[in-house]
Amino acid sequence: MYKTDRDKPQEKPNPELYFTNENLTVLVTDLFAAGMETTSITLRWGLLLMMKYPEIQKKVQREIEKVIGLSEPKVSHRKDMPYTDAVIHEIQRFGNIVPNNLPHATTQDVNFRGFFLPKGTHVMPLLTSVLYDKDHFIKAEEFYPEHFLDSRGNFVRKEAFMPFSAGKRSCAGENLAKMELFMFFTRLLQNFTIKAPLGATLDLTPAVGFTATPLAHEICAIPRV
Ligand code: HEM
Repeated sequence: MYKTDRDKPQEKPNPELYFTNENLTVLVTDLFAAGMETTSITLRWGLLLMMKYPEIQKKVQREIEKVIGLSEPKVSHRKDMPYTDAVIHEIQRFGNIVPNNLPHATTQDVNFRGFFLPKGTHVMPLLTSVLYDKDHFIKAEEFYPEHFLDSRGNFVRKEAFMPFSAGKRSCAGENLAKMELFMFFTRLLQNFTIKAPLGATLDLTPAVGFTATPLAHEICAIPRV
């Protein structure tokens, strides 16, 4: 055994291996691209939807007052906040920010439900098809947090909730993203009420692009304390 890390034999630089400057640069770029825009777009949807539906915002704020009070939100609060949890899930479902997912390809010949897909076939597993599936979400076209609540107000998981995709190549940052969304969303609504400027129209149509971002909106953040 080695006394310190420095005593361990050091790996010799070898461009054939993964530890190259180029790979490091691509990895960091990936983390920024995959990890920052996605979370901030989701929060932007959250703010827009809270402006659009002030009665839902009020219910989230009441739950924050009851469970978190004035202290700092913690991940552990989430399990006691079914309504807020449902609202955040519904923001992700309705926002549908990566509607076409990332492109995949079959690594071997596949028979899928009677269709033959030769090795190398491009596959686009569209996330819209599950997030807006009326068999799973009764008011799929509307913002309806009750999609994730039972009749007694308990949080309900839905197998069709797949904003992070599914399978081996699903989002590597899912847990981090969920944590970030909960912390930012609750902290913002704990301290501010989000309102639209007088006379503003709140259009929920997404902008055209690879990711579905909300259109630009002005926001009034009214301090609560
Ligand atoms: C609301 C936030 C986020 C959403 C909706 C989201 C969604 C997605 C989706 C749909 C994919 C494609 C999965 C597939 O190819 O089937 C993906 C991949 C990925 N995401 Fe996220 N993501 C989010 C946040 C993050 C964060 C915070 C990080 C890291 C800091 C991250 C890192 C990645 C990486 C590394 C991949 C590629 C995984 C692979 O190809 O194996 N994502 N994400």
